[in-house]
Amino acid sequence: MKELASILSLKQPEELIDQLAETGYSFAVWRMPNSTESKFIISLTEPTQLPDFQIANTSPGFLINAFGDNHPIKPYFISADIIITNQNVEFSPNISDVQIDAFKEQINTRSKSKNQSNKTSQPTSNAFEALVERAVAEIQKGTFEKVVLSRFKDEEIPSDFSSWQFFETISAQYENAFCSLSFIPGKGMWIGASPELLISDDHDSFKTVALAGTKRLGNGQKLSEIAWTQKEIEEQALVSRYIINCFKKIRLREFHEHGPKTIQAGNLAHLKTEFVVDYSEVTFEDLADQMLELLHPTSAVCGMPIEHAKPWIKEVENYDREFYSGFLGPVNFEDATSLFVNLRCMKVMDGYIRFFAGAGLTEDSDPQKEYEETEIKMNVLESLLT
Ligand SMILES: C=C(O[C@@H]1C=C(C(=O)O)C=C[C@H]1O)C(=O)O
Repeated sequence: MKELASILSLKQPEELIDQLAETGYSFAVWRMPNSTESKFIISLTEPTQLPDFQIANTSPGFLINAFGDNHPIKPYFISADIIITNQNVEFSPNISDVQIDAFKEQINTRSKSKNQSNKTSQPTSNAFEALVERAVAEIQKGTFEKVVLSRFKDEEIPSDFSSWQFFETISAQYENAFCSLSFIPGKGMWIGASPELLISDDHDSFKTVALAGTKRLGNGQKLSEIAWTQKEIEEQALVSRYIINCFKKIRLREFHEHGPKTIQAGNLAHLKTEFVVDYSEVTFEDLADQMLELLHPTSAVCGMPIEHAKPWIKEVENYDREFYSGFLGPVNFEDATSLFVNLRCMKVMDGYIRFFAGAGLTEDSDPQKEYEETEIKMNVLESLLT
């Protein structure tokens, strides 16, 4: 990091981040769960949505996919043209010296192109609670079994806010989360600490998880002290069932199921079941692609059945989730792909920060409690904003 900074005559990583964003280069920084090393990639080409996306045909980089983009999935791709780790800087063999020189020159003569955005009024607690009531009525009518409603909140940016510092803070605070900071011109700067793996594939095994059920974890409270209600157990079981159905659709029976277990995500606890396919037991060429297509958006962020839950969300939520509850993560990077659901995330905009959170609703949902759940989920990041 320092080395690149010195090549570019910069003082600090935050200065590089700002210059990249201002000159319109896309980049991603991430730290895998329970790792101490972060990776930082910069793309020298304009990021585009991959129309015929397939993991095997994608070069090393970082993917970001919106909640609404499914069937087919069309992720934005940030190519790993420059790779910066704690120790060194590498340039991809696919880029030329001419491109690198042009990059250095542009970075050093930045032209400000601010990310234009309009602060919007946020839904009040009453509006959200009214929506939860409507959702429960739909569930009782049988429109769907579960639906996930979300909302956003805009907060003014503190004058001394630094995206880089914030990424470092969340990385230190939320060890078992996937922490990321990514930027695509026109799509904004996104920062998050996701507790939820969508898919991973490292050629030895394929993994996915069913994560649902939320409880606040008190100070010093042990995970074993969390008592789950029937509502939460069923809500998570629905997500597991959804994943098992996806395996059934592709006729894959050789998966291992671990859980559900109570896990910690910041000051929250969730129920998690892990599903693992061991490639020494089964050969399945494009398992990760097929599962990704079937899983996104999972019933943990959309609902079940998805065909009814998704259009209903679009009709009533009244705002664009954009990348929130989509997925993001490294692709074919160091020979592995790990995509996480974009939760506990925020979008840094001109003058303010937008936080997002949702709650899974079932027949037994209590509107006020669901609203509170979205508050505490937003708090995972909001509370670290000083
Ligand atoms: C939708 C979110 O979280 C999802 C919903 C959960 C729930 O309803 O209990 C729990 C974890 C996530 O799968 C969010 O964090 O915004």
